[in-house]
Amino acid sequence: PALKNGRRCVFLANPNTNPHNSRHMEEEGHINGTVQYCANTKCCTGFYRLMDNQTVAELLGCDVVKQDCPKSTCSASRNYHNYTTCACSSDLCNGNITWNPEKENPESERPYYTPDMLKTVIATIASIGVILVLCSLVVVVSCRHLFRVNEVKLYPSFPKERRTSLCSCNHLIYSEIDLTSMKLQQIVGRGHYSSVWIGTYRDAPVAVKVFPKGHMREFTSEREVYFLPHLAHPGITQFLGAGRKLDSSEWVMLLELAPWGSLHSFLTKNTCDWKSTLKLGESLAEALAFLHSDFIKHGLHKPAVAHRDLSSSNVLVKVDGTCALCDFGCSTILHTSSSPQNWQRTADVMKRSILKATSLYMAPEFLDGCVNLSSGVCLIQGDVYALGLLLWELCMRCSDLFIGCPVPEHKLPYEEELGANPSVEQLFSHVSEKRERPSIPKHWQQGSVLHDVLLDSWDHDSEARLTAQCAKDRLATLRLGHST
Ligand SMILES: Nc1ncnc2c1ncn2[C@@H]1O[C@H](COP(=O)(O)OP(=O)(O)OP(=O)(O)O)[C@@H](O)[C@H]1O
Repeated sequence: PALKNGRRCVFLANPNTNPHNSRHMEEEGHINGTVQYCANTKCCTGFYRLMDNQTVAELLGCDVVKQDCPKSTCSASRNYHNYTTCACSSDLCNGNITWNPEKENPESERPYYTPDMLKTVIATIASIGVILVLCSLVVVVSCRHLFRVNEVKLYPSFPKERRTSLCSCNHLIYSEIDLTSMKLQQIVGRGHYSSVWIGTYRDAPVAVKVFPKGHMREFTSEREVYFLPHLAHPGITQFLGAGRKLDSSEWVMLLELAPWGSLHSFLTKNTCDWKSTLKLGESLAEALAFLHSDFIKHGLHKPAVAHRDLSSSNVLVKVDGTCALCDFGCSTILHTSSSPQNWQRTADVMKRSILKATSLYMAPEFLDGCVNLSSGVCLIQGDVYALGLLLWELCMRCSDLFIGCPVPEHKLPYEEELGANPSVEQLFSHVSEKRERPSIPKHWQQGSVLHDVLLDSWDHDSEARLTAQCAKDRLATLRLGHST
């Protein structure tokens, strides 16, 4: 029922609008033609798409979010990824919006909000996020039209692939979550760009990755990976949401908590029997194979992603004894594009970020700079080299592979030969020039599946390396037997 003398708002739901959103708005009051009689609010709202700096109404009606709307007319100045929104407090005020775009304004100039404004901003961003989903649906429909065939590919082929990056990779949902019910308890990791805490969100345990001011770029690139379609996989750390801390300009990412922490700290404290080692190794290879996969499902494109910073600190151990990948801050989404210009841009970004990756796990072709950046395949092959080192690290802590002799302390790859912190020059000489690899204990049968998986993953010839899927399949053949 409408409030007596209640607010009347213009109602409009553009056909592109997500039915879910328009349904929510319809529930806010009785609709008669283009007028809605609000049942719960004195505020009208409007979501407008920005096209060539003109506003086009997408969804108008009574406000769904409970907020104050001090202005009697509908005006807006902020551009939320080509959308803007307003709330106003006079009858039919949402039918016309006054659009005064604010200056292009990066994060640093973000204003401090009063509590009321803050509520509005959070509500608005949440709503805009939902609306962006609508847009992605539109994109998806076009994508479906363009690419009717569902396919799964291990290696993306560049640049002749005709799928464009427009296809679903751009459908980022920038809605922020309300962090008031987040609590930080204990710091568990400090990386180059962030600190990671154990905490709670709405009383549930979570990992909280806090990016200090100045590391917005790392936050954004990592979030971009998590937002890719179909990324939900047991081998990819689950992304639960992101937001900005109210009391500071830090960005925060909430992630599924891996109670065992990183593979590095797990292996430092524990040895494993063969079965558990295999479980960790197989799940790790499977996770990487999934990250590298490129497929379209239900009309949504999951592009291949190269992790590019694999290390035992960026692999987590979950309660069920499997591995999950984390830290996608250096990752490259291998957007397929038919435009050479687009590909060149991607290659430039890649060149810049090669320097950021952890050099210990860097493949020889990256250490000597002789990598062919004309395609993204080299990045995928670089990940497989790192996978080989990680499998070695794992096996070196497997008690069943050291029967009759003590299991060695956990060591990083090349630590034995080059010490704990080798320089890039030392690694270059050892790994690229001398083509050395971590030493495999003599009693591990030469020619065994395990032996071959290691050699074929870290092969000097990047083209000769296994795919992550192939490594996973070979490890799976070991699962039933106890042999290596
Ligand atoms: N979801 C999680 N659950 C438990 N521990 C985690 C989680 N995510 C990260 N960590 C811990 O925090 C550490 C740092 O995390 P992460 O690698 O994501 O941060 P970073 O700042 O990107 O680090 P880097 O220096 O590798 O770029 C990890 O090595 C791990 O020990």
